[in-house]
Amino acid sequence: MLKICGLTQAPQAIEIAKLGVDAIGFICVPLSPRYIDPFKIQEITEKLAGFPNLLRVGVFANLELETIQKTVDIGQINTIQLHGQESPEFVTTLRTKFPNYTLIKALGVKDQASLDQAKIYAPLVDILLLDAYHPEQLGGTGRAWDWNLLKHFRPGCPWWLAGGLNPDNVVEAIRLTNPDGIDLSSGVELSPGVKNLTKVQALIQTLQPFRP
Ligand SMILES: O=C(O)c1ccccc1N[C@@H]1O[C@H](COP(=O)(O)O)[C@@H](O)[C@H]1O
Repeated sequence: MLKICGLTQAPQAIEIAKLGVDAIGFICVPLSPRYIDPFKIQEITEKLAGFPNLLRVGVFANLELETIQKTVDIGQINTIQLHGQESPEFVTTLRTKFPNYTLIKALGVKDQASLDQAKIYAPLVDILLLDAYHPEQLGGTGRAWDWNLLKHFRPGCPWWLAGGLNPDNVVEAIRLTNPDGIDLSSGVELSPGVKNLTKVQALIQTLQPFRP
């Protein structure tokens, strides 16, 4: 699975969907330079009707249930990614509220203890997303991290790799960790929220041997 995250422009979203990605992500975190409001998301998702299998991911961090509900409804999102310090209890509540949505829990990995914590979420979600840990930033750091930590990571549910991936290091990352999916944002970007379509194309070319 390939997800390109941090989109803010409809023409780019259409081009990226045409290139055959599995998921596109919208950052619904107000402090992010990639923030996009629910009505702008709607403007984009309504142009993506020709891609019924595309995961349209809303990325949230430490937001209230009501905000998530509103954004999902207005933005016509079909996948919820929780990228903050959401508790297992909150994730369970969300699962109950959104039984037919794909649910992703992201965690910043610092050490083995982070991975042990990630495993607690495995039975509660559809996908775990393992990202770089940063003391001040929640995500979109562009920082690669010590993927060796993941060599034997088998959480019991599908998991995706994120954090500082780009067309030049993605093959090494996949060979080392063997994830079920990968998620890129700043590694294929011109500026926050504006993707570099040449880099997305290069990425897809590079990933050809690894994709169905
Ligand atoms: O991209 C952001 O600004 C962001 C803000 C808050 C939470 C998550 C965010 N992005 C997520 O970060 C990873 C990958 O980032 P990168 O490739 O290292 O730039 C991805 O999962 C995004 O969804």
